[in-house]
Amino acid sequence: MAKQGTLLIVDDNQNILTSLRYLLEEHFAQVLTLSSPTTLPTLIRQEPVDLILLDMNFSSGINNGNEGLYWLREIKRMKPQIQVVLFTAYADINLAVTGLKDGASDFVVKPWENGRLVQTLLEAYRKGNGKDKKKQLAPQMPDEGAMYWGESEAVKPLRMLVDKVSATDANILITGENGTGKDMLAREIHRLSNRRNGPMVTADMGAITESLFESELFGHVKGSFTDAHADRIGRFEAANGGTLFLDEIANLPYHLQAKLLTAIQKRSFVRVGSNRPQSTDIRLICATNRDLDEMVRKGEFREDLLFRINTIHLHIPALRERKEDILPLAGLFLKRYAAKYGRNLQGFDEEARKLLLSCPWYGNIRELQHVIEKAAILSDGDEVKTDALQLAPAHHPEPDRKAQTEEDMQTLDEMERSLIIKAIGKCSGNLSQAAAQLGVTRQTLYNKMKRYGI
Ligand SMILES: Nc1ncnc2c1ncn2[C@@H]1O[C@H](COP(=O)(O)OP(=O)(O)OP(=O)(O)O)[C@@H](O)[C@H]1O
Repeated sequence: MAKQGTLLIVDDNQNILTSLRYLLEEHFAQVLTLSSPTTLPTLIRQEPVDLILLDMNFSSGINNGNEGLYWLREIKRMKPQIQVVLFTAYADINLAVTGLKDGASDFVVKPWENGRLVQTLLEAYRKGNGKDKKKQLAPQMPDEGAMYWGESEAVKPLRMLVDKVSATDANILITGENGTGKDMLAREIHRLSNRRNGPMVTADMGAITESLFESELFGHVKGSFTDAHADRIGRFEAANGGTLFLDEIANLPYHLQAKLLTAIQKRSFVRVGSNRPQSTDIRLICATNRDLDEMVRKGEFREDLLFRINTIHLHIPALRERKEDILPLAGLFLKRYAAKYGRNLQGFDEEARKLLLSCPWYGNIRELQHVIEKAAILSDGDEVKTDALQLAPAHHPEPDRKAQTEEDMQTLDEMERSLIIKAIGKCSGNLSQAAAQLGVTRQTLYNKMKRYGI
C-alpha cells in the first residue's frame, strides 16, 4: 500500500526520535519530529499533521505525565481532527486512560514493540482519515471563554511571537485599544507557559486606590494600619510560582511607580508593617491601552519602569485592522448566545454581514460581543438582520442616517451610551479627545465604555 499521511513524533529523547523516524518512515508519507512540545502549536498550524505520537513526560516539566495531558488537550482544542497516540511509561497507564477520555485515539507503553507500535499508529491514522473530513472544513471555533485567534494577516506575527515567548519567563507588555482582548491574551500566555499549573493573579491598577496600593500588591501584617485586622498576603505573594498580570499599568500614579519597579527588579517585596523582604517567583505581564512612550515623554511614566516591563512587547491590532476576523468572531459569538438564549440562529443575512464589516468597532471585540448578544436576544427566525444589530447611528456607515430622537431612547443608560459612541466617532476613536468633549476624565470614559460594552 502507498505510504500516506503526516506523522509527528514528540519526545525529548533524541535516540527515541531517531530510531522511530527510521522505523516509521517505512509506513508514513512524512515523518516529523519534535524534541520539545513548546513549538508544537506553531508546527501543527503550519504542517498538515494527521497523527501525533506524543510522549507523556518531558524532562523540562513536572515528571508526572500531566504535561502530556496538557499538550493532548491543546492539540484537540486547536485541531480536533488530528489523531493523538500517547506514548507512555508503564507507571503512567492511568494517565493514559485519562488521555483516552480527553480525546486520545490510543496509547503505546514504553518499552514498545515495533510491530505493535506501527499497527496502533496505522489504525489511529485510518480512524482519523476520512471520518472527519467534514469537520476539517468547518471553521474551528474555541469553547466559551477560549481565545479565538482568527486568520487575519494582522494577527499572524502576534501569534508567532506568542508561541515563541509564552514558554519563557520574559516580562511582557500587551498593548491595544480597549476591548481588543489584552486580558484574554495574558491568560492565553499563562496557559501556554510552563507556569500554567501555578496561579494567574490579576491586579487592576486602575481599580486599586493609592492608599491601598502597597497592601494590595505586597500584603500587610496585622495592626500595620487601622483596618489591618489580620495578616494578608498581596498579589506578588499570591502569584508565586505563576503569573502576575498588572492590568491598566498606565493608571499607576507616578510616585508609586518606583515602588513597583523595585519589587519587579528584585523579585522581592516587603509586607506593609514588616521589615522582612520576601522573595517571589513570578512571570510578569502588564497591559495598557495607552501609549507609554508618549507618557514617558510627558513625564507621566517612568522610563526605567517601562524598560523593565516591556522585554517583549505584544500589540493586539484593533478589530477594524483585522476585518477578516469580524465575521468569524461574530459567528462564534452568535453560536454561543443562540445556545444560551435558546434561539435557532444560523447566521447573518447579507445586509447584516455588510453592516458588521463596515462598522469601526471602537470598542473592538468586547463591543462586537455585546452587539451580537443583544442581536441573539432580539432575533426571530434563523438569521440575524440589521435591525437586530441595533448599531447606534454613529456606527452606521450611511452619512445621511437620521439621528436618533430622544423619544427613541428607552433609558438614560442608552442615551449615555449613544452619546459616548457619537463623541468617539467624531474624534475618530481618539479617547482623550472624546473624554474632553464629553467633559469627563479619560478614566471615567473608559469605565463607561467598559460598562456599556463599547
Ligand atoms: N480573541 C478573542 N476571542 C474570543 N473572545 C475575545 C477575544 N478577545 C476578546 N474577547 C472577548 O472580548 C471581551 C473583552 O476582552 P478583554 O477583556 O480581554 O479585552 P481588554 O483588551 O483586556 O479590554 P480592556 O482594554 O477594556 O481592559 C471579553 O469578553 C473577551 O471574552
